[in-house]
Amino acid sequence: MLTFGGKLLGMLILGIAGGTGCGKTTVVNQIVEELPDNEVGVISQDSYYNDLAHLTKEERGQVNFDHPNSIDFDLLIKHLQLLKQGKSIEKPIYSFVEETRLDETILTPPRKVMIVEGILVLSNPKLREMFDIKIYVHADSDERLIRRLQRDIRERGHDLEKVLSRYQTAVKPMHQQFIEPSKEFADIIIPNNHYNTVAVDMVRTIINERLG
Ligand SMILES: Nc1ncnc2c1ncn2[C@@H]1O[C@H](COP(=O)(O)OP(=O)(O)O)[C@@H](O)[C@H]1O
Ligand SMILES: Nc1ccn([C@@H]2O[C@H](COP(=O)(O)O)[C@@H](O)[C@H]2O)c(=O)n1
Repeated sequence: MLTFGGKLLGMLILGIAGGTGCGKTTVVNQIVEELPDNEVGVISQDSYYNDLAHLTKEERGQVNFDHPNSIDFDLLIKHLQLLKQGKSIEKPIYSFVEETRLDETILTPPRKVMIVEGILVLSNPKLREMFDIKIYVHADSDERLIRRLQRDIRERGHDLEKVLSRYQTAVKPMHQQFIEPSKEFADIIIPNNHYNTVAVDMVRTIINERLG
């Protein structure tokens, strides 16, 4: 019987965590870009932000989006379980501009390898247990803040003042309380102050071995 890290071989699930702006999405895109589309799937924790359609835009602006309670982990875990059983899921779509879920979903089929990425994916014990390989991407906090500022203004419809005030009131304290401590659960820590092609190649090699 084939095993990986002591577990029976089925779907290989990688969990990739790290503070905002550390480069998780970039690392995942780099890993996936040279792998066959139909063998590897990606799920972002961001897709599972709680549905806040019942709140006004102003009320949504007050939510702490860095606290574990802002994420529908039950749905994320249920979806991962369904994928493991070979079933497709209706993955939610999150809008950073509207700060809530959209009405549409994306039909997402199971793949031999699934990558789950997000700031808090190693902090939830039940989700963490589902991962065969746990990865933490590290970048220094000043580097992350600079990247976050540039990205949020360019892509997420936020202005300078909003990004900085959220950083002080929610992002930094939640990082210290929940995200940084989850590093201890990682099997692999990727230093990412600079683009780390060696680490990306190593993870891709592990996945390729699994894909045969
Ligand atoms: N190693 C790196 N060096 C410089 N910029 C990076 C690096 N990795 C990612 N970035 C940039 O930083 C921003 C945040 O990266 P992203 O992958 O979205 O981070 P995360 O998903 O962890 O929040 C993006 O604009 C991305 O292009
Ligand atoms: N409406 C929202 C929801 C979340 N955020 C921030 O996103 C960060 C997590 O995503 P990354 O891609 O950066 O890992 C998190 O720090 C939230 O503060 C937001 O700005 N607006």
